[in-house]
Amino acid sequence: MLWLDLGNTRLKYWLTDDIGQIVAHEAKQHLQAPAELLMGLTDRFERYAPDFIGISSVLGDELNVKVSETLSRLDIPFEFVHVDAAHPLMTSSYDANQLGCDRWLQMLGAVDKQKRQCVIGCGTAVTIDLIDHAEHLGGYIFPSIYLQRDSLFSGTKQITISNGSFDSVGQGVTTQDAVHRGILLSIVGAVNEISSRHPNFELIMTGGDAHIIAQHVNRSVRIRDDLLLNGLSRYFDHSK
Ligand SMILES: Nc1ncnc2c1ncn2[C@@H]1O[C@H](COP(=O)(O)OP(=O)(O)O)[C@@H](O)[C@H]1O
Ligand SMILES: CC(C)(COP(=O)(O)O)[C@@H](O)C(=O)NCCC(=O)O
Ligand SMILES: [K+]
Repeated sequence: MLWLDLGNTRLKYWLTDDIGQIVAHEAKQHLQAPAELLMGLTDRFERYAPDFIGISSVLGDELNVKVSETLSRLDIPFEFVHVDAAHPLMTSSYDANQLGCDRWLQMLGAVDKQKRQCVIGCGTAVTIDLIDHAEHLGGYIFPSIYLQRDSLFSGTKQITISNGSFDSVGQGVTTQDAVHRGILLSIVGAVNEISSRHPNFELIMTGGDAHIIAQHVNRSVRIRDDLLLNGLSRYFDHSK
């Protein structure tokens, strides 16, 4: 089985065997050209010869059409995930026509009907969703730390910070530190606030920036890199 996750920054794929073990995996920045990147991967996918390709995409209809055209050249059946607010594993109060399918799949991959869970996706956007005994209650969307920094850079004259690391939430005494620490605090502070409003919800984090954020949160956070893949596999009801 081949699984594709087309995010706003990176294209990720996983090849799994018949018992669901990952035998190949890669995550690549697509630099706003995901269909072209995918084109360059088709030889490899042909060699892998999966019997099915399951796809999560948040890239929108126009790019999804391009992706379909590229994948159609392979002789392998493929299917895009569609959010189902009445899925047997999890119901949702969110508008299913609007909910990002990566967000939904991450929740589907994490959901446990015995628990209260807060699923935090740390990608191009940071998403925080609440699930109460397999009922999705809704959530929040924030620009990632990098998008926030880009917007300060482009929206101000005196802030010319475009690189540096996000490693502290203490107050800064230079522009560089004030920018990075303020931005990181905006996400960490939101997670702490939501976690204190919902003390009985387990905190689960996933996505490229999960480690950067999790270390400053004042409650224990479970980091799971397998959520989206697990959600894809549950959705297509294979191997798990
Ligand atoms: N401007 C940037 N500079 C460095 N890294 C970035 C920048 N923007 C995004 N990233 C990285 O890209 C990754 C995107 O995470 P990922 O979970 O793959 O998101 P998506 O699913 O939105 O593509 C993150 O690890 C983040 O650190
Ligand atoms: C919120 C997102 C941008 C997150 O995408 P990502 O950071 O994984 O690339 C994506 O799930 C999306 O485009 N959602 C649609 C809006 C919504 O979920 O309400
Ligand atoms: K993501």
